[in-house]
Amino acid sequence: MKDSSTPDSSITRSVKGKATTENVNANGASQVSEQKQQWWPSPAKLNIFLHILGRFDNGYHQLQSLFQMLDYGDELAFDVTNDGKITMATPLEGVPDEENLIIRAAKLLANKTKTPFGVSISLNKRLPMGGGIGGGSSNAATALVALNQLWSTGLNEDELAQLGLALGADVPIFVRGKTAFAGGVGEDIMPAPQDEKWYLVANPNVHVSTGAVFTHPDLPRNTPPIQWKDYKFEETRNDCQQLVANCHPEVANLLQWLLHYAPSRMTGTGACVFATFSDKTSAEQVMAKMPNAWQGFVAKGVNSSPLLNKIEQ
Ligand SMILES: C[C@](O)(CO)[C@H](O)COP(=O)(O)OP(=O)(O)OC[C@H]1O[C@@H](n2ccc(N)nc2=O)[C@H](O)[C@@H]1O
Ligand SMILES: Nc1ncnc2c1ncn2[C@@H]1O[C@H](COP(=O)(O)OP(=O)(O)OP(=O)(O)O)[C@@H](O)[C@H]1O
Repeated sequence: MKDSSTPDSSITRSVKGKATTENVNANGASQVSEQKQQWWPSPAKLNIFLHILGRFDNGYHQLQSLFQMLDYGDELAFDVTNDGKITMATPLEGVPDEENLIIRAAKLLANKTKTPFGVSISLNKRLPMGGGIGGGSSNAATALVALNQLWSTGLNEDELAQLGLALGADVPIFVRGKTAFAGGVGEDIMPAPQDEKWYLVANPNVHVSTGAVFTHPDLPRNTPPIQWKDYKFEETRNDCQQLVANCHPEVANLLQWLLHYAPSRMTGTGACVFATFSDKTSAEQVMAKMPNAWQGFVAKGVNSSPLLNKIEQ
């Protein structure tokens, strides 16, 4: 697998190797410097299990989940400007800029902090959209965390997580960047380091709408709460899996195929499915056998996300 700090060669060609980047110093003054384009990681997550305990009055569901951070994902680069404009240098196909969670995150931070700066943002998209692996939410979190540093807007982690929650239930967990148990709508987070495992994440090429799953009348919503200390994978499940597999036979077929090789389960509201291995080679061997109709990637489960590692460097 490629180092997450290095862009794909196709992307390297589409952005300049050297970029003029605005650096903001501690006084809020700015200086323009020639520096190598910096890529910020925007990792994927897996919901190792996903229990639905009930529904809040606002329609959102009360969840319990183990969010596993992966060492694989998208990448974003930021060219800070003086003009206050927030733009995508690489628009995302099918997503108008004003709906792109990256732009929405940057605008939210700019409005909250009244920064005079702007930014032009490049995205190297690797994660399938609507896959249940958190691509859009992770992109939003990376934009918040990176711009808070590049604009010197000085928000702390709690403030960034709170801001992110307005963009999506999964944004806070990516801001915090730790493999964690989560409750509430997904924002009540308790870091929970796990043994290192390797995952084959496979995409059956169907798009599952998170909203449609959560509004479906057949979704089970009454799983009793578990104590985190009692967590065992075999005693948990993804409460959305049966419903999604019934509505999307491709998800059911993929799961059935993967289960021949390793413990496997759907992540989030689908459509991606993950299979769990103790080593990278075994995961890659199964990926090599996978029918061509399905795509996938192999990633390591990490306790600190690549974004958190970059911030803490
Ligand atoms: C199911 C998960 O994928 C687990 O990681 C997430 O909690 C979904 O997080 P997300 O994509 O960031 O979700 P949002 O963008 O906030 O919400 C999408 C839709 O999912 C539903 N939704 C989401 C999260 C939640 N706890 N309860 C819900 O009912 C809501 O109907 C909402 O309209
Ligand atoms: N930067 C972005 N990247 C991906 N999707 C985005 C982005 N901005 C907006 N979206 C919209 O969000 C939808 C869901 O995409 P996303 O990849 O986050 O789904 P997901 O993996 O199912 O997320 P989750 O696991 O958080 O439910 C997309 O279909 C797209 O319309």
